[in-house]
Amino acid sequence: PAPPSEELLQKLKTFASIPHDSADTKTLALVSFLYLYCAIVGSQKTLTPLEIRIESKLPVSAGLGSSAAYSVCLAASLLLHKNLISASGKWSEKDLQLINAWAFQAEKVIHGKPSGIDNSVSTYGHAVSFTKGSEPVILSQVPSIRILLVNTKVPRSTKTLVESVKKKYDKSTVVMSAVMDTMEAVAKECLILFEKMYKGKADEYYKQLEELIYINQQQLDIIGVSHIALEKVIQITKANGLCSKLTGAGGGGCAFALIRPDVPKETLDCVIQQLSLEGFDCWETGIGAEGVTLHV
Ligand SMILES: Nc1ncnc2c1ncn2[C@@H]1O[C@H](COP(=O)(O)OP(=O)(O)O)[C@@H](O)[C@H]1O
Ligand SMILES: C[C@@](O)(CCOP(=O)(O)O)CC(=O)O
Repeated sequence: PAPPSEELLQKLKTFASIPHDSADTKTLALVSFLYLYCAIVGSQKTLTPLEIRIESKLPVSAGLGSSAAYSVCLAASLLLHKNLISASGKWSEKDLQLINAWAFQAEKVIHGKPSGIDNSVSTYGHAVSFTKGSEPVILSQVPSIRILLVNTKVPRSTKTLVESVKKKYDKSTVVMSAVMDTMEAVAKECLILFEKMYKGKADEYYKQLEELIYINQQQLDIIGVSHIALEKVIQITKANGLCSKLTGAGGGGCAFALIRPDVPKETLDCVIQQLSLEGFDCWETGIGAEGVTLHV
């Protein structure tokens, strides 16, 4: 898939009456739809009318990758409409690659310079080991881990946060790149742990996983993407013996806490109650869900 040209994007913004310099991701979502529609459906220079309805239960702009979920679903629906991927919904590796590649282009319209991690996870599901510029590696053997997601409801912009990290990196490149190397080390260690947990006695490894979560939160704080509300979540969970960290771009939005198998229900209820009193939303979930799916 070709990236959208600046000229096309400006034309689409004019068509939708959107200011050309708009940085509002809500309106950019419309531009990203129009772009996919023109590029996928209008490839024969004719645009057939379409009615598309999108419903989402994901909180938007909270660090849970709702824009990627949106982009992936749009790309898959339009490709399906044009018979460019299997109509059965049993999608081959090639089909998924096509969905992912179009979704990445749509993400670029919304976010500028996304890495591509979020659309890859939304497309392939499970867990993904991701290095920018390389094909994502899908980890289908992921241990079933319970987590508590906490939405601080503090609004934030992925684009602004990513830009702020880049600024910090450009200003203190030596220090920042050393911090980023340690972040990579944590991610690699986590992959090894996941493998061990999947294959063996998972319970043995929870403490090590907590240690990595703790370290990663400190690293994210150093690069400037934590927030006082996220710190509050970390404080409350820690006081109850649970370990948590921010998720997504940070700066607000969501954090998650690991729910070890030995955590009593009463402790979890108590944590949820304390977090709710702060005005945060909590819900339990797991990791390694399915990727894009066709329901007929
Ligand atoms: N259901 C949806 N309908 C339209 N746009 C959506 C939908 N879900 C997400 N988006 C787009 O994604 C943006 C949120 O992305 P972002 O701020 O990166 O947060 P996150 O992706 O973590 O939820 C929205 O402003 C909008 O552009
Ligand atoms: C921070 C980042 O890794 C993902 C951000 O996710 P979210 O928009 O906060 O869900 C940015 C990226 O990889 O493009």
